[in-house]
Order: sequence, then structure tokens, then C-alpha cells
Amino acid sequence: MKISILGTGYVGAVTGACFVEIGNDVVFVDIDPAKLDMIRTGRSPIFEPGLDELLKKNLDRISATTDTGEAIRETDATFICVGTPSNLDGSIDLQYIEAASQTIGGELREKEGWHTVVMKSTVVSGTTTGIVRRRLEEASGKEAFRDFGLASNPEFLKEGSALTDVFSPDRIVIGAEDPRSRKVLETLYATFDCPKLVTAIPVAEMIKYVSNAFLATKISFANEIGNLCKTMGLDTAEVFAGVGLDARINPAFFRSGIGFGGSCFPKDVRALIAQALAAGVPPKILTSVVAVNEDQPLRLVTLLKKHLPDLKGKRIGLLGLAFKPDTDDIRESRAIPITEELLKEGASVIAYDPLAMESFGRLFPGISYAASAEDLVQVVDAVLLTTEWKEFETLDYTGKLVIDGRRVPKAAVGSIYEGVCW
Ligand SMILES: NC(=O)c1ccc[n+]([C@@H]2O[C@H](COP(=O)([O-])OP(=O)(O)OC[C@H]3O[C@@H](n4cnc5c(N)ncnc54)[C@H](O)[C@@H]3O)[C@@H](O)[C@H]2O)c1
Ligand SMILES: O=c1ccn([C@@H]2O[C@H](COP(=O)(O)OP(=O)(O)O[C@H]3O[C@H](CO)[C@@H](O)[C@H](O)[C@H]3O)[C@@H](O)[C@H]2O)c(=O)[nH]1
Repeated sequence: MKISILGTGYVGAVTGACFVEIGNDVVFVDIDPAKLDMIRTGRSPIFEPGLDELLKKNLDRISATTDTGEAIRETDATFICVGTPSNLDGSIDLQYIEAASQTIGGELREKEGWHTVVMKSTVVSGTTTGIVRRRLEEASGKEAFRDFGLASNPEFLKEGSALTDVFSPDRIVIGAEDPRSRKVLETLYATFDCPKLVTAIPVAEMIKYVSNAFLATKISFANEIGNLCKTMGLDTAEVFAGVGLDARINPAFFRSGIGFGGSCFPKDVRALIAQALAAGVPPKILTSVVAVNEDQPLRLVTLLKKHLPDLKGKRIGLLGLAFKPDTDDIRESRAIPITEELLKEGASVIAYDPLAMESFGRLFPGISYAASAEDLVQVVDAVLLTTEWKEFETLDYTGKLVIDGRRVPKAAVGSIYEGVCW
């Protein structure tokens, strides 16, 4: 199959590379020519383990262009993978989705023959059959499901393990309402050995939000219980190991700490809350999930102040800036509110991350950045562990005050050590 990918960011780059690997031809499209230049030379525009190798290996079946028209003409299906950030009130900002739909629609006007448009971006339920369908039909003068295909195929990959997640998914969700679009997606995923759920398009969209909201809820729940366990001197991880053995519960996503960051959970939970509020169903659980998540990183600073009551002029080291290990992504990283709080307290912040210092430096140009984790540990008065990078497990923390937000137990050896909720 010939596939175009509109939006060559985290999801677009990974999805496109995986579609090529399973035998398709892929045209990557983006409004940012720099990302496409990288793709053309087999380099990923984002850091994701294994992605460069996959792109290089299949370069003969990859092309890249800023011209959406060319991409639509040359392919059978277009996957929309543009960003869906938050508006100030937390609701979903559909500006990129609308612009992309408008452009695709304009190009469909000229195209003869069937073309399927697939929504891979995370959009609130009703978006694809609502505003996206309207924009496509207005701009093309054609009718969805009759003259062109329209479907939803939400993505469940995690950054840092994206390739494994895409090649070995727990399930594939296909939101399809016309037989031809359904056939396109079923053919594309024919070789995948996992449950494939075919639903109405708004159901597929909702499955994505509810999955993320539930996982975020597990984390905030673990953090709330973790905060209590800490006051009782109990090891939270041990408690959740026992809880997770119940097959109805399962052990995943119970790691307590400084909360969830990243480009998805925070914005998707906010968007679902906004949708629920707009529908007149105020969501009490989800509102608490966000509230717990906002408090959790600040608990790290509170704990630090238990040992160092006055942070003015103190050199505080931040180990980990990415929102999780194995990514360079700092979107909604918990290191951001922690840095802001430390600066408010007058601390002198020194940070280190193996991959994310450049982007963090654009956000916080005024703090210092260490050349290595070892250098940082040597010069600071206290270390805050904010991302559980593997290399932080083997550092020598002897004699240091260490406040751990991500449970790096080896940091407890030879130091004054406190875990945020253990
Ligand atoms: N990052 C993840 O782990 C992940 C996982 C699953 C789902 N999602 C969802 O996938 C979507 C994309 O997320 P992302 O993290 O890849 O975003 P991103 O910001 O990394 O990438 C989006 C890309 O789209 C490009 N773009 C914007 N408008 C365009 C247009 N009109 N035409 C062509 N390109 C355009 C941007 O330049 C950018 O390169 C979001 O809805 C997100 O919620 C993300
Ligand atoms: O037990 C846990 C698990 C995760 N986290 C934090 O939660 C955030 C998100 O982690 P993770 O889910 O591993 O990464 P993402 O790449 O954000 O992936 C989530 O968001 C994607 C975008 O929607 C979805 O596709 C994935 O299924 C979903 O896991 C990170 O800050 C983690 O540190 C915890 O605090 N405790």
C-alpha cells in the first residue's frame, strides 16, 4: 500500500517507519522542512530507540515532502498525525487538525479514485465525524464514506518503547463506518497478531481517551496511597506489588513518585475533563487525578526543605529533565514545576539529563547545566532525582542528601536518602 503521513513528529515518524518496515511505501509530510531533510537521510527528527536504523534500512521506500498535494496524489491513504495540544481552558486545540483537514480536502477535490483519510492523532470523541468531516467535505466538494474514506485508528505507543509498542500492540482499534475504509485498515494490519477491534469512529476516539485517563488515574491513585504509606513507614512498591497480583487490577502503572508528565496524559485528561464539563457531567475522579498530579512534584521540594529549610543560594542538582527515560521529550516534564519552585525559593539550580538538556535550556536558560551526572553530584548540596535514567543507578551518592522522586533505590546507598512517597 502507498501511505502518506501528515505530521512527522513522534507519532508520524514512528508510524510511518513501521508501515514501511511491514512492506508499504510511505510519503512523510510536514510543514517543517528540517524534519523532512532528516527523514530523507534516514535520520529520525525525534529521538526514539531503533528509529534511525529502521528509517535507514528502508530508505528506498521512503520519500518526504512539504507538498501535501503530491503526497495525496501518490498514495492510497493519508494518516493525520499532527499535534492536538490544549487550549488555555484545558479543552483540545484543534487548529492543526482543522488546517490539515482543510488542506487534505482541497487536494481530494482534484484526486480521482478512492482515498482514505485516517485520524491517528488523539482527538476527542466526535471530532473526526464532526469538524474533520465538515472541513474535508467543504474543501473537496465530495462526500465522506461515499466519495472518499474516513476512519479513526488511535495510537497507543509509549515514547521510549515506541517501536515495540507499534509492532507488538495489545490491540489495534479501527474506527470505520464504511466498508472500503475498514478494508484498507484491515489489510494494512493483516499481519498483526493481536485483538483487532472494529468500532464506530467516535467509539474508537473515546477508547483512546479512556485508556489514557484510566492509566493516569492509576498513577494518581498510587501517588495518593504512596503519600499515606510514607507517613506509616510502609514501602508503597511492596504494597502495590501485592495489589497488582490481583488479575482484575494488574501491576502496571502503579509506580508512585512525582506524577505523570509527557505530551499525552496531562493534556488528554484535561481535554476529557473539558469535554465532560461541556456535556454537563462534571468529572470528579478526573479532576482529582489532575489535582494529585499537580501536588506531587512539589512534595519533592517540601521534602528537600525538611533537610535544608532555607534553599536560598543552595546548589540543588536536578538529575533528569525528560518526562521519562529514553526520550528527549520534556513536554509537561515534572522537572519543570520542580525547577520553577526551586527558583522561587532562591536556590541555584544545576541540571543534567543525557538527552533533554538542549530543549530544557530553551525553557530555562538561566540555570546551570552539568557536563555529566558525576560532575553534578560532586558540586551540589543536594540531589533531586526526577527521571529514572539507568545511568543514575550507578552513581556514587556517598555523603549526599538525595531526594528521590522516581525510586532509584541504589541512590539510597551511602547517602541521606528520602523517597517522595516511600
Ligand atoms: N507522542 C506520543 O507518544 C503519542 C502517542 C500516541 C498518540 N499521540 C497523539 O498523536 C498526535 C501527534 O503527537 P506527536 O507527539 O507526534 O506531536 P508532534 O508535535 O511531535 O508532531 C506533530 C507534527 O505535525 C506537524 N504538522 C502540524 N501541522 C501540520 C500540517 N498541517 N501538515 C503537516 N504537518 C503538520 C508538526 O510540524 C509536527 O512535526 C497528538 O494528537 C498526540 O496526542 C502522541
Ligand atoms: O507507573 C507509572 C507509569 C508512568 N508514570 C509517568 O507517567 C508519564 C507517562 O509515561 P508513559 O505512559 O510510559 O509514556 P507516554 O509516552 O506518555 O505514553 C502514554 O501516552 C501515550 C500518548 O497518548 C499513549 O499512547 C501511551 O499508551 C501512554 O502510556 C511519565 O511521566 C511517567 O514517569 C508514573 O509516574 N508511574
